Amino acid sequence: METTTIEAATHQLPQAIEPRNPGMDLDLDWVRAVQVNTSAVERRAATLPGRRSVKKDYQAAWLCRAISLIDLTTLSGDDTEGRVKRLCAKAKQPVNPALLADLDLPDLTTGAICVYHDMIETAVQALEGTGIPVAAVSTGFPAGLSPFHLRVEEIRQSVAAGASEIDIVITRRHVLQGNWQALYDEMKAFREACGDAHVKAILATGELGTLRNVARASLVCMMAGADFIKTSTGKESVNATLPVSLTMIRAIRDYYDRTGYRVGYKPAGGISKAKDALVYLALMKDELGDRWLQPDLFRFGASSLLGDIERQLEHHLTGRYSAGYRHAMG
Ligand SMILES: O=C[C@H](O)COP(=O)(O)O
Repeated sequence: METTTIEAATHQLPQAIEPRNPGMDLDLDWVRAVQVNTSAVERRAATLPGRRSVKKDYQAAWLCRAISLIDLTTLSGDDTEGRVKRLCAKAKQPVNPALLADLDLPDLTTGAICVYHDMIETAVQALEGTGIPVAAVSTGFPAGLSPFHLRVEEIRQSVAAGASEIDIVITRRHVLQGNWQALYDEMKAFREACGDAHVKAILATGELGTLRNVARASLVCMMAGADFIKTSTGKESVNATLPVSLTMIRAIRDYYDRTGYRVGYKPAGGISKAKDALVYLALMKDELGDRWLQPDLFRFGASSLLGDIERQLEHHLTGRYSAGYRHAMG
């Protein structure tokens, strides 16, 4: 990211939507051959936060990019229509426009908002005409253990209510028992129920035991047609981590090398600091390249990240202005 200017970073906001991942037949040999060198992945992950991969001058630009990649989320048992309307207002105008005046970003919005099924209609109404997608968590989120036909029906109802993105949760048991056919069939049924809506597969990686399970589950979900793979519901005791991210991102790269289809990545749960967001962006850029820094291929699932980004932006931008002011006044 060192050579990226503010203009280059901020003017690469939403572009062409990638064709949806059509999936492929389940290739069990490929799945069983997957190996992950856990200690190598953990060593590499440990070096990431320390790297100063974004120069200070460019941080504001990359923080704006991060905003455009957030699925701004509320997934609480006490969600109300009022809270969802406030969330949508925030998605439409994520930061004080005065802060962005010099950056020429009048249309900066979050990537999407993410809510429970019950709140879809409220969100769709609040976002009407903005083009900001509504993502819904369906399939008995977060455990995904309600009867299968009800999970499929929940997807259909979420799509009918206006969600254009569906975040499904997989049955962790299929992974823990190595029942790849069952996972593939489940994901394929969810994919079909989504129709034209994009589907993100939540692996709940904190409950999958090993990084090899994470890699295998990632591949199987992509083979079954997932448009995104997502780490966590935000409700597990361990949510998005860098080793898990490296593992999933490399599975995405393997799938792309084999099929030519780009699948998106959504780390979610516990990402609440602007500096962590920058680490994730640097990681995506290093491992998959610029194309995966667009909202159709990368999202943060986060409820409180935007607040910290706002604070950091204020710090960077007002700092820059006051330095310029001092310079101008001699
Ligand atoms: O999918 C999104 C997550 O539930 C958000 O988790 P968070 O509240 O820890 O940011």
